[in-house]
Amino acid sequence: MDIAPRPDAVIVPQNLPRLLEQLSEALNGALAVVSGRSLHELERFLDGFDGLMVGSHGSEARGMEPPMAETPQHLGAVKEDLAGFAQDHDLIFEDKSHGAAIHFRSNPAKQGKVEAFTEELTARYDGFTIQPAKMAVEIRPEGFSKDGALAILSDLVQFGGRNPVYAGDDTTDEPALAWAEAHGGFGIKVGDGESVARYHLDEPMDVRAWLAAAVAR
Ligand SMILES: O=P(O)(O)OC[C@H]1O[C@H](O[C@H]2O[C@H](CO)[C@@H](O)[C@H](O)[C@H]2O)[C@H](O)[C@@H](O)[C@@H]1O
Repeated sequence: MDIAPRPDAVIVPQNLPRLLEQLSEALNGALAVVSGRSLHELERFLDGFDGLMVGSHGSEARGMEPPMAETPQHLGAVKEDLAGFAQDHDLIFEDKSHGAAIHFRSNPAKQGKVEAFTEELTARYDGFTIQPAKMAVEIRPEGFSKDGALAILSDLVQFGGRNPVYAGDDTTDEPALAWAEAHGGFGIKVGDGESVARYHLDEPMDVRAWLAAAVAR
């Protein structure tokens, strides 16, 4: 999906869920949407796609055992502190299932303050770590990640004997792109920026075109 000014303003292309569903069927289920977003949001955005989904940077999942079984301890306190900080600094607070994010796209000058505050918050509450993102800083549970999710997915029967292919546009995708490259497959970096991925596509629409071509084959 294309970047939007704020997390709740993304526009999901109408044909995307159907496209993912068709590709998943063609691959006998060996396709997963892996995202930093909360699982319930992914399900809302991609209504019509019934396949595997991993949300919250690898801690939530649909169609496989959820990596994190219980709500993280101190989650309420972490969210409350982050929401208060966002309000005081006129920034966007994103409430997530297993964490939260502060977005400074509307005011990039606040980046340093956000980073300092989130550092302090993760030092105060055990079990959380910082996840830098595009014009945002997220706090997520420690011990879960997109590359960790790929390792779990690769043990599922439908992925047996296949080479991993991962596409992503965010800094949060780099460990997963590296994982695909290191495990016999390859990564596709979408958009600008340094990446460990071997391949590159300019825009999310290029990824959708590539997926559509794979379905049509
Ligand atoms: O793993 P992803 O699916 O790439 O999600 C990563 C984060 O994406 C969202 O934030 C980003 O997109 C917003 C909407 O385009 C944009 O306003 C923001 O600046 C970006 O950082 C989402 O809000 C996060 O929860 C995801 O972790």
